[in-house]
Amino acid sequence: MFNVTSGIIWNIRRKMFNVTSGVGFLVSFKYRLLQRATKNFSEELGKGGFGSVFKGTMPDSSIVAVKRLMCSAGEKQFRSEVNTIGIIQHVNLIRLRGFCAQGSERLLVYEYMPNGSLSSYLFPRDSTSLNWNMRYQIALGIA
Ligand SMILES: Nc1ncnc2c1ncn2[C@@H]1O[C@H](COP(=O)(O)OP(=O)(O)OP(=O)(O)O)[C@@H](O)[C@H]1O
Repeated sequence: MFNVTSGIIWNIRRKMFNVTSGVGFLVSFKYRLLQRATKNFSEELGKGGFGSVFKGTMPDSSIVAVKRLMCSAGEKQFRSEVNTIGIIQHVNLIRLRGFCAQGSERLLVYEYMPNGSLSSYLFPRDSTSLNWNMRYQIALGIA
């Protein structure tokens, strides 16, 4: 999601919104709050190219997915994801609720997706697989 989707959305955003920055409506979370919400990053949901994602429960009881970026992701990559994903709201895109940039920590807070990643459905370990009609519908949704 980080790589490909961000790139695509970045292009769409530049064309449609013609803005270059802006995180105004996203919440800037304190690191301590996210540390508490994730029980010190104890429940890992998965790993991506830029870091691990942890399940968390916010003070309002909502469940979130907190992506903790590895330092190597860099400030530029971080700003890019915050700016691009943060500005677009669509039923087929995971909503970015906010971020944390405190000291050397870079975290992104997304709404939690209880059904896991699309790849686990496209490439299942067991024999259950999506039929072609469902795959077609998903491809249309992505497009
Ligand atoms: N919002 C979410 N809700 C629930 N699980 C999530 C959420 N975001 C990520 N995950 C889990 O964490 C894993 C890693 O996600 P992440 O976005 O970091 O990487 P990716 O999209 O798989 O790959 P890449 O970082 O290379 O783009 C996902 O495969 C998924 O299992």
